[in-house]
Amino acid sequence: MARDRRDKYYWKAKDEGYRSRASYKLFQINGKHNIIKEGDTVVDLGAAPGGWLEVAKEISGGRVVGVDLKRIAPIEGVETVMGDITADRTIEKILGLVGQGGADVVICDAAPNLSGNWSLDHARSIDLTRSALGCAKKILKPNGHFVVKVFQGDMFNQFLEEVRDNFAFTRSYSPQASRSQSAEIYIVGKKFLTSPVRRGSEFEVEIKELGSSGDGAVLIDNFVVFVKGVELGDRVRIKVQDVKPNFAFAEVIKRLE
Ligand SMILES: C[S@@+](CC[C@H](N)C(=O)[O-])C[C@H]1O[C@@H](n2cnc3c(N)ncnc32)[C@H](O)[C@@H]1O
Repeated sequence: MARDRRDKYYWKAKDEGYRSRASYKLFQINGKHNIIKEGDTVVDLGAAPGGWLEVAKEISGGRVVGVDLKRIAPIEGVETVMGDITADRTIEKILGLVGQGGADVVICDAAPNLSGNWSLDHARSIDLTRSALGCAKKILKPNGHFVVKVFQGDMFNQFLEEVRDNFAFTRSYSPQASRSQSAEIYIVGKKFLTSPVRRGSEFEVEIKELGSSGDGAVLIDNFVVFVKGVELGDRVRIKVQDVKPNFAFAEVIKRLE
């Protein structure tokens, strides 16, 4: 191993008995964003050699499943799947382990083989993270949390928006344990949304009720959407701006009649 790879976190992992220096990234992400709590079912995508699995098991003590193309040497209390996270068969295997109820948390530190060509590596990374998001959408419980590693580049913001469309709260975060020269950054999505309305959706509605703050309140498939700047009886076309687990906010884009 090259001398410069043996930094403070490399030695810390050796001293404290973790499989990889990456363990500290998960400790730092969790310390900042409270992703994993005691008892959670956690699925780790791209988990070998298993540093994040050790940390996830330590924090949750619950069911922890690790998935990787490579074999992961056994960790007590952790189940593993050898498979490609982009393949439906792997997702079925994961669901077989976590059950139809799904996972509380999906974490993904997967990285494609790097070529050294910045834009090619960025495109491959976005492809893999998009697969991880697709996998998380199939296995997360409503209100579950998601963490995924991305290599920065021109497609980053678009991917961030895709995560934002599916989670009530989305942030990007660079843990101190990431190497300073690394292009990696983590996207954290909290509270997986399963509501019938999404950011950007448009509806024609009639305002029949006002909420306590005076905003219009309409029900779309039994989901409450608050609309600013309207009065009782207004018929308007609205566009959803922000979705939270139990309600959403929309703005008027056209007055009807
Ligand atoms: C940086 S390592 C993960 C380190 C891990 N978080 C830890 O703490 O030990 C990235 C892993 O992603 C895996 N990976 C890359 N593409 C994958 C894919 N399509 N399916 C499953 N695993 C994949 C690689 O095999 C590699 O083991």
